[in-house]
Amino acid sequence: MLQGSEILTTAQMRAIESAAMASGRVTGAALMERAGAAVAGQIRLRWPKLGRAVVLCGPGNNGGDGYVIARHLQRAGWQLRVLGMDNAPGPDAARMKAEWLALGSILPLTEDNLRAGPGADVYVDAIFGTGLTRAPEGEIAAILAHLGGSGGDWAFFRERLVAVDCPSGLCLDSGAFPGRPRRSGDHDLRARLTVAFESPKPGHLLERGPECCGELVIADIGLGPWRVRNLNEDGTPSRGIRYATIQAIWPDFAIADSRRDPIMDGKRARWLRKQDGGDHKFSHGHALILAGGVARGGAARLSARAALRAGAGLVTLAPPAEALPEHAGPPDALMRWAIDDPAELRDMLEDRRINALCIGPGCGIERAAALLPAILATKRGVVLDADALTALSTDPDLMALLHEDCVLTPHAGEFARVFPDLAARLEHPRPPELTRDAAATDWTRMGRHLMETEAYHEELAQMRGPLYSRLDAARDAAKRCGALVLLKGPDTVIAAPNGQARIHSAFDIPWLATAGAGDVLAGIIAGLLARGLPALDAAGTGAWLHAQAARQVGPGLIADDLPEALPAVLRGLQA
Ligand SMILES: NC(=O)C1=CN([C@@H]2O[C@H](COP(=O)(O)OP(=O)(O)OC[C@H]3O[C@@H](n4cnc5c(N)ncnc54)[C@H](O)[C@@H]3O)[C@@H](O)[C@H]2O)[C@@H](O)CC1
Ligand SMILES: [K+]
Repeated sequence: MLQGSEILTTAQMRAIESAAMASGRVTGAALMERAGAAVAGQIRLRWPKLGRAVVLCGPGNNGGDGYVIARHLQRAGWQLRVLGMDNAPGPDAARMKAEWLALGSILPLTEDNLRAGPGADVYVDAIFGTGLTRAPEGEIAAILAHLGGSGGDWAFFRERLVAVDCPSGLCLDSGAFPGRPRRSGDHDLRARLTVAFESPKPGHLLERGPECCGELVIADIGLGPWRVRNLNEDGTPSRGIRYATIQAIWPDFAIADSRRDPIMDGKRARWLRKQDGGDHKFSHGHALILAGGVARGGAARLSARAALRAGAGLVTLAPPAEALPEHAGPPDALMRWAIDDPAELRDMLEDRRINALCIGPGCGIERAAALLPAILATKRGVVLDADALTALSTDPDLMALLHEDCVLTPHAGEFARVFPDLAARLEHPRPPELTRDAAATDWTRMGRHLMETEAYHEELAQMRGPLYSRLDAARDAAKRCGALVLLKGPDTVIAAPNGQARIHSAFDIPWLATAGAGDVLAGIIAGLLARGLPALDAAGTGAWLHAQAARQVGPGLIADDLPEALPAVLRGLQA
């Protein structure tokens, strides 16, 4: 099952497989046998009665897995129809194909053959996996469209489709389908079950991935000894393996782990519940939340309330003097202090106990632009959201002041304002952008050296799938601006300037898309920064707490409910 919560890119997966094979301790055929057996086992678990299966095998090793699955199901007593390609695949897949041919026949992989014959209980999609390099065309595109419901039988296949590694055509580095509009879901292949190997890949967690993969099961095929441990005990990247340090915070759709946050271990839970550490209010930090002018205070008040609920020892809300009266209501735990200009802010920041800030929600762009230089100069932890991001987008001098304790929390629109070129790469994917052609890469060499030299890690880091991903975009943004970037969405991506990244996949709570939810997230993160969490942890834990609060409340949620739901979330943590 899941090894920790690490995600592997497709390039890392290939390098690890190659390292395993180069060691001489395991063969590619043995790995393929394990992979196919794992999928067949999952099918038999879910369809315990003997049935009819159609297995669709592509030209590469994903197809090789398909032949293994067919053999296992046939031996178990299932009736099989196998559709495959008339190509000469690599040696492992060729061997599996030959072994199948000793048991049964292979029909050409055509849409006509898919439509012909009796309906089956299970359709196994073993056409493309991690080796996809471009959009499918011709006959295969027609088959995939058919399975995706172009013939009107969407629900039929949705119930019966089992994907090997991924629904074919999905780019496992981005979660998008090359050749299809990024936001359209028409006729995308949707599996009931996806069985992937060793670790989730980014594409299982991003964009279309979660919806199209259905239930995701991660099968262990025994590559553990060749995996490079990504993080040291203290959470720092080991051996500078930058592209490797991707962590899933919580893939909700995976059965492997239910709703446990892998980074939420007992120690973190105790800390969040204040069962460890100091008991004085100042030992939990002091967060300053900048608010905007008259009639604009609600957003910052939401942030302030969230920072208090996240456990900051003290929280001060700072609007301009003229807006102070409108903040007279509860919560009484909140302190208020008028700040009109940068000089007053500088005076206030003389108090070193103020150790985290939040600026942006309801702040007003001009006010944010005026106050940001004083804030950034102190090098304290700060969350920049909403208007602060817009201010940033218009002033390169402000961008130059960002540092690694800054947390930028843009949604897609704000991201496009601050990093227009990176957003454009996401919006208008060009033809395949492999920085290196996977087919031309010497994976054996990469694998052999994987654990030995840093140069290869750098090489791996340069390798990307056929499409630019939200993970790539957040990482490039963080590297460029030297700050932590949390790109919001149901697939929130969190990236640090040093390449560490986390994906928080939460497609199960669509009701979290509501006015003010982002203000609450900014406040939670500011509260956690005040309590002393480093930026990456504050953002990761903050995203998780925010989502858990939304689950706690359920549909009908308004943003005001979120801070109020945090005590129940904290109470439920297993300390
Ligand atoms: N020995 C191994 O490396 C293992 C691989 N495994 C399986 O192998 C898969 C990866 O195998 P491969 O690297 O062979 O890749 P795939 O089997 O995903 O497909 C790659 C093949 O399809 C071609 N191709 C890619 N995009 C295409 C397109 N749009 N139209 C037409 N042809 C296209 C490629 O040129 C290549 O021949 C994994 O997803 C997994 O299912 C598992 O068996 C575990 C062990
Ligand atoms: K597949």
